[in-house]
Parts: sequence; structure tokens; C-alpha cells
Amino acid sequence: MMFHILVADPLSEEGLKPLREHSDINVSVQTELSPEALLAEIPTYDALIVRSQTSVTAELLEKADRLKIIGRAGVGTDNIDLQAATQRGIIVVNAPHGNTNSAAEHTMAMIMSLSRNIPQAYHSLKQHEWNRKKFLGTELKGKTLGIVGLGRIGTEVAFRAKGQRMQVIAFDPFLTEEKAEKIGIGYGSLEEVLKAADFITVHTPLLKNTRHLINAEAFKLMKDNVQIVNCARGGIIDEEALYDAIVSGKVAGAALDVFENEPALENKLLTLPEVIATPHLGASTVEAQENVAIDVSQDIACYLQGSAAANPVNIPAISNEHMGKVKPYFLLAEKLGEFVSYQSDEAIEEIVLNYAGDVSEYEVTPLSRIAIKGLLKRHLGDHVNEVNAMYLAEKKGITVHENKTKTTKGFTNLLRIDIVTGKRTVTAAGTLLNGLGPRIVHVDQFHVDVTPTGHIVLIHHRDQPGVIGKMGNLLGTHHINIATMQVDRWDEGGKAIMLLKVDRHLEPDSISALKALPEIEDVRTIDF
Ligand SMILES: NC(=O)C1=CN([C@@H]2O[C@H](COP(=O)(O)OP(=O)(O)OC[C@H]3O[C@@H](n4cnc5c(N)ncnc54)[C@H](O)[C@@H]3O)[C@@H](O)[C@H]2O)C=CC1
Ligand SMILES: O=C(O)CCC(=O)C(=O)O
Repeated sequence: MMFHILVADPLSEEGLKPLREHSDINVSVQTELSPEALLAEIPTYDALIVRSQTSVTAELLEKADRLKIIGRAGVGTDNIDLQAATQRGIIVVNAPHGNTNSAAEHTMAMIMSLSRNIPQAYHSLKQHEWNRKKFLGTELKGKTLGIVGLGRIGTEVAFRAKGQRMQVIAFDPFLTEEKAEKIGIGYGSLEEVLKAADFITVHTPLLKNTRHLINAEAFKLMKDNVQIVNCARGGIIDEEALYDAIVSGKVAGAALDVFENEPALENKLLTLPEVIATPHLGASTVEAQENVAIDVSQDIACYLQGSAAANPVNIPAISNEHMGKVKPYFLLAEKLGEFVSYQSDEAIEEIVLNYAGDVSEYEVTPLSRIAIKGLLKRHLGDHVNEVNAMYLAEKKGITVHENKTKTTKGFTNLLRIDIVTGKRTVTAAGTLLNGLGPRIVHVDQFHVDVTPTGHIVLIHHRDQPGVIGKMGNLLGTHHINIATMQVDRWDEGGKAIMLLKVDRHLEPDSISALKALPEIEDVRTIDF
């Protein structure tokens, strides 16, 4: 199968090498597409790579029939409708580490340009003015830098500011005293940071609760003549409030790399001499662009070839070490989910995933997603995948529970899936046999031992002499060869099951003929 990848924003050519080296991946770089042209193009692509320019909207995703993965060559995914992607089963990956240094360096360049009026002085000199009085700056040494958001970039900025002999104080909901001490900075509440700082730089993502985090109220708390930097996302600072705070003289200057609306050609902040700005250049270095392009390219190639992505945004990430441990169980989880889905035709109300033994020691949610994917596939087809499995289950009104227990009887690991319907609970359990792969070992209360492959016929019947022979004869007359057969019963003459492996799919007439046998209560076929 050939995978088609569209690169819609400018990316380092070097960084696309991990994709170009695959003969089954075709890369098309089209960075000048209008939104309308992109809508027309998208149905033919399996993967889309963007930076911050292209808006990946729900409307675009609606048309993206083949799209499996979106790669964001950078950190912020606010230009991608993550909810719509998740609902459509499209995984979104980003490159969270590759541009950290560049963004931190850009922030420092902005702080230094701001404190010494470098852009304004440069502009004046180019206009043939030699004005030394107008551009009196301030030293950074001894000044306090307030950092709002001490993640990857915020932390790197803190280290660099310390190099400038600044005092640093930060606010981040995850910042502990221990971490602050380790970096050698102070920490406080948002209010404390805003009150203490001579320079304030924001490094949070743009989220519901960070939109306009720095607003008119926040400006009131700040020192007079404070200087503001935003190299994170437009919208974290309320632009109207910033404009007013500069015009009123409260804020002495602002350095902005990002804006609420980009490209920010008409932004009125740009008319103020106190505002210096760059057109979203925080990550625009040769190094960062190469790093992020390599990271997303590798993730996309990996994902398209069936492996897990390293930096997923809309499903939980799994560390390599953890992945090594749970990956062998993926096939078991998916096949068992698929198997159990055929045991009942009633509407599912609840799914319970029970992990016992070795497997219970791992983070099992990735397995649950895959089991639910297998389970929903019977009715939802290939539309369901590990990205949207939980969402689709919830949308269908199904509640999902996970149980873990270390103890197992007889098996070192056991995964049991219970499906609860309005009328009953059906169950299948499977294990991973060392070196032999997955086995289904329980169907409801019955013991079996079958590999979840090929064509399986599950027959519920009454335990009576001759029933096995009748059933074998009947399949023979329908030219169905039985490869393997398992029988188990509850008690003599009571409920029993047969689990047959047959060489081909059973047609409806064969199923009806089996059902017509008086001892047979139910016949189900599962084709893996
Ligand atoms: N200008 C540019 O070209 C670039 C901009 N960015 C942007 O920089 C920002 C930071 O990126 P990273 O450091 O990589 O992200 P990160 O995820 O490592 O750090 C973000 C931090 O913000 C904190 N945070 C969240 N809500 C907060 C709140 N209400 N108050 C205080 N802190 C809060 C989080 O706890 C986290 O520690 C993002 O918005 C990203 O999109 C990143 C790279 C380049
Ligand atoms: O792609 C870019 O140049 C912007 C980078 C950015 O804003 C990010 O990584 O969040």
C-alpha cells in the first residue's frame, strides 16, 4: 500500500528524509494552498504535516476520508481541531522538544532588544538619525523576571536569565519548591509573580484557562514600567488590555512574537513605538526546523507502519520501556475484543476489562483502547481505531471499567472482557502464552484453548450423545472441513459449547442447517 503525505507548511527538507527513505511513502510539499484548495486536496492523503500556519478545522477533517495522522512540526496544536481529529480516529502528533532552545533564545533576544530599544534605535539610525538620548535602556542585571509557565521553554528561559544575573520568579501549577530550588529560582502564585516582576514573559499553552490570563486586572497588579514578553501564543495576553496599559504608561514596553490573529498585519499594537515584534519566529532556526521535521516525520513513518507514535497529542503517550512490555498484549486485546463482540447481539451497556497476573502490573489503558477497538469493529468497521475507540464507546452510551488483580489461577497473565447488556453478561478470557502468542481460554464459564485466527464457529448446545457426530456430518455435507474442535460442558446433559476452527467462512445456509439441529441452541461465526 502506498501512503500519501501532504506537507502544507514550509518544513526543513532535511527533516523530511525519514519519510522519503520509505518506498511506500509519497511526500507532496504544497505550502501555498489556499484553504479551498486544501479542502479539495485533502481526501487523497493519509497524513498531513503542518506548522502553525495551516488551520486544520473540523470542516477540513470532514473531507479527510483517508487521513490517519496529522503531524504538527512544533509544540502548539491550537491550529488543529483536536476534538474533531479524535472523533474521526485521526491521531495528532507534535514535536515538543525540537524547538525549545530556539524559542528560549528568541525570548532572550526579545527581552534584551526590549531593554535596550534595539529595534527602535536600528530603525532610527536607518532613517539617518543619531539619537543617543532617546534610547536610554535598562540593565537586566538585578532585575526580576517573572515567568508564567515553567515548562520546557520557560525553564530554558529561566536558566538563560540567570546567566544575565536576573532574579527569576515563576508560576506554574506544577512547579514545586524542590524544582524551583533545583533550578535556583523563586516561585509564587500568579499574583505574586505579577507583583514582583520588572519583566514578565509567558510560556503557557493557549488553553481555555490561559486565554487572557494576562488581562486588565493582571496589569493593575504589576509594577509601573513593567515590560511584557510573549513568545508563546497570541491570546494568553489580552491584546486590548495590553494596548490600554501601554497607552496609559503602566507598561513601558512589550515584545511580541505571537498574536491573537496571525498574520498580524493590521494589529493596532504594532502602531505603538513601545511595542517591538517579530512575525512568529520563535522556532525559526535551521536547527529547530530540522529537529521538529525529523521528529514528526519519524513519528508519521512509524505510525503508518503500524508502530506506536512517540509524541501523540490526542491519546496518552507510552514510554519506549513501557511499550516494550505491553506491546505483546496488543494482539491478544484486539482479538479478544473482536471475539467477545460476537457472543451477543444485544445492545452493550457496559464493558469491563479485567487484567490479572503479570499484565496487571502495567499501565493497561492502551490495551483497553485496543480491546474496545476490536470490540466495536464488528458494528463500526474500520472507522474505529485506538484514537477514537473510547470516544465512540462513550458516544454509544457504553461505560468502560478496568479492573486489575495480581492473582490468577493457572495462567501467568489473563485478560477477561465482560460485556454487560440489558439481559445478561457474556465473557471471554485470553492469555498470552510465552513464545506462542494469544489464546482464548474461557468462553463464558467454559474452558477452551484456541488461537484467535482464521474461521471460528462457536456453538452452544445441550450435552447429548451423538450431537458432535450430527454436527460433523452436517458440516461435511456442506463441504466445510473442521480443522480443530474443542468441547466443554457445564454438567452432564447440561449446557455445553463447541468451538470449531473451520477452513472457510460459513455461508448462511450452513448456519441455518446447524441451527435446525434440535440439540443446538445457538451458532455464531467469527472470521478473523
Ligand atoms: N513562538 C514560537 O514560535 C513558539 C511558541 N511555542 C509555544 O510556547 C509555549 C510553551 O511551550 P513549551 O514550553 O514547549 O510547553 P510545555 O508544555 O513544556 O510548558 C507549558 C507550561 O505551562 C504551564 N501552564 C499551563 N497552564 C498554566 C497556567 N494557567 N499558569 C501557569 N502555567 C501554566 C504547564 O504546567 C507547563 O509547565 C506553547 O504555547 C507553545 O505553543 C513553542 C515553540 C515555539
Ligand atoms: O512552526 C512554527 O514556526 C511555530 C512554532 C510554534 O509556535 C510552536 O511550536 O508552538
